Amino acid sequence: MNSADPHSSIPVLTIDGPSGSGKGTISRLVSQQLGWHYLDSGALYRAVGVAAGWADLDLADPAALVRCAFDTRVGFRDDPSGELRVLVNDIDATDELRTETAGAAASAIAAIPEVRSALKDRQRAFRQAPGLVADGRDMGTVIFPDAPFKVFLTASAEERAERRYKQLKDKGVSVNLDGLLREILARDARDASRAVAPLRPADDAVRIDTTGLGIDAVVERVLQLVTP
Ligand SMILES: Nc1ncnc2c1ncn2[C@@H]1O[C@H](COP(=O)(O)OP(=O)(O)OP(=O)(O)O)[C@@H](O)[C@H]1O
Ligand SMILES: Nc1ccn([C@H]2C[C@H](O)[C@@H](COP(=O)(O)O)O2)c(=O)n1
Repeated sequence: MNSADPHSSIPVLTIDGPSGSGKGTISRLVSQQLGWHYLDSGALYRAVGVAAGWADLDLADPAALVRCAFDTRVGFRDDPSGELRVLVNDIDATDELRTETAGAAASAIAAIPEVRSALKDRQRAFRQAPGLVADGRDMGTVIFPDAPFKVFLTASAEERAERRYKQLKDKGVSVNLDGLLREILARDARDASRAVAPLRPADDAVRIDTTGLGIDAVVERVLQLVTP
């Protein structure tokens, strides 16, 4: 633990993993059960990507993207149905953020080390009493390396593509399963191969393969780690 950090005694559960492994779903449910705060770190990267698009920035211009990462305001709000809404520069951008286009843009800008640095303190500020559940790619390795509880969720790429297919179909979005599988594999490869904070399990993370495992069963396993 870092004794200079007044928040270092506040417990954190990190949930990392590839796209579609269920990080967001499981983190939200577990945070609700524990009464802890929730950080969707991917939403921050997605918000910067979307804000960069709104400003017509060139995704090949790192300096402009770093400025955008510092300048973009991101707010989280629970709507009455319990869904997490995300405000980008005070505009509700929840639906735009969830598209695969926004995911791919986030993955591309997340490979820029200075963008990652620009978002570091913002993520750490979510560590508030009584505790935090943080979901992303580098929560356990870089942002909260001292977290007492770490999980790395996986599932086969095929199952993750099917989950995403079902999710989008339920929302009335017409999608192609093979295309989704290709997008998921491409994003995994980019997130895992970047030089800084690549997607990988922390050495002390508990790995849970959720292939064929329902949401309730995964929630139960994760909760057992925190409250055995
Ligand atoms: N264990 C599971 N079994 C079946 N479906 C699941 C499971 N976990 C999550 N899902 C479903 O899979 C879809 C994707 O889940 P979720 O958005 O939580 O993944 P994610 O890892 O946060 O993805 P991303 O990194 O792209 O944001 C959702 O529709 C969710 O309900
Ligand atoms: N801690 C994080 C969170 C997210 N990213 C990048 C890489 C992802 O592909 C993209 C979108 O994340 P998602 O909303 O799908 O979890 O953002 C990252 O590099 N580090």
